[in-house]
Amino acid sequence: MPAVNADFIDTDKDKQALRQALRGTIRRQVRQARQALSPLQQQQNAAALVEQSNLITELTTAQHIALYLSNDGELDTAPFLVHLQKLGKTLYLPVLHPFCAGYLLFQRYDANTVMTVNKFGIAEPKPDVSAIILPAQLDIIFMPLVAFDDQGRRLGMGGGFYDRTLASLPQGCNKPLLVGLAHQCQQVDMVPAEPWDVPLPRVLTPYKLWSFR
Ligand SMILES: Nc1nc2c(c(=O)[nH]1)N(C=O)[C@@H](CNc1ccc(C(=O)N[C@@H](CCC(=O)O)C(=O)O)cc1)CN2
Ligand SMILES: Nc1ncnc2c1ncn2[C@@H]1O[C@H](COP(=O)(O)OP(=O)(O)OP(=O)(O)O)[C@@H](O)[C@H]1O
Repeated sequence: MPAVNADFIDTDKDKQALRQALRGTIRRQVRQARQALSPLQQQQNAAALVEQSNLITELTTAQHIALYLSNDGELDTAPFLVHLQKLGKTLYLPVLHPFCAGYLLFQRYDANTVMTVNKFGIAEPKPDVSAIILPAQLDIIFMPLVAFDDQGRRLGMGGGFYDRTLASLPQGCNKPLLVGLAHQCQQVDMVPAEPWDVPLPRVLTPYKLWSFR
């Protein structure tokens, strides 16, 4: 991260602009780092994630679980998805909201789900009203992220999709439990926080379960 002398920055607008610039820099660097992982590292990390997921005690009783399909060097969630299916969990995937720009819907995913590709090139279920679940009805939401820090601050791809969609959830209660998934190389010293950022109580990496607060 570049060293910045913030003493001369005196307006909220300047501070906001500086935070945005830092967030952009972190996003670029960490995305590059995770894209540079070899196929073997990706495969090992994906397998290790399945093992580590046993550390999430809430998983035992959780039934309705949101996951996502990986993209851009993200930790490959495919083996974890199959594992959760074998455990008999009901799975949901994020879908870009067809009418409310910037929001996500969570839609049930099973062997019969018709898939499509969204504008970012990510596979997602074809919108189907009968398969939608409200975020508050989910037991666990496994979330993608670009970077996280030791306070559980999360930096995403920059669309604000998860922050917007989860903004109306009651804070501080553990339902749904939000768990970020990441490679260890996605941990940074500090994510410059914005007021709308939804903090993560947990981050699961292939080698550690982080708990915050
Ligand atoms: N796997 C996965 N699915 C997800 C997310 C995610 O972070 N990971 N999202 C989490 O919110 C939502 C999609 N958010 C995204 C936001 C930006 C870009 C992206 O690639 N942006 C390009 C430029 C944008 C464009 O092409 O129009 C870029 O920055 O290079 C991708 C996904 C929903 N689904
Ligand atoms: N709750 C919200 N209400 C309105 N706008 C929001 C909200 N959350 C985020 N935004 C807007 O979304 C934009 C992107 O936010 P941010 O940089 O935090 O995205 P991100 O966390 O990186 O992305 P994502 O959640 O999609 O992974 C910001 O310009 C912000 O103003």
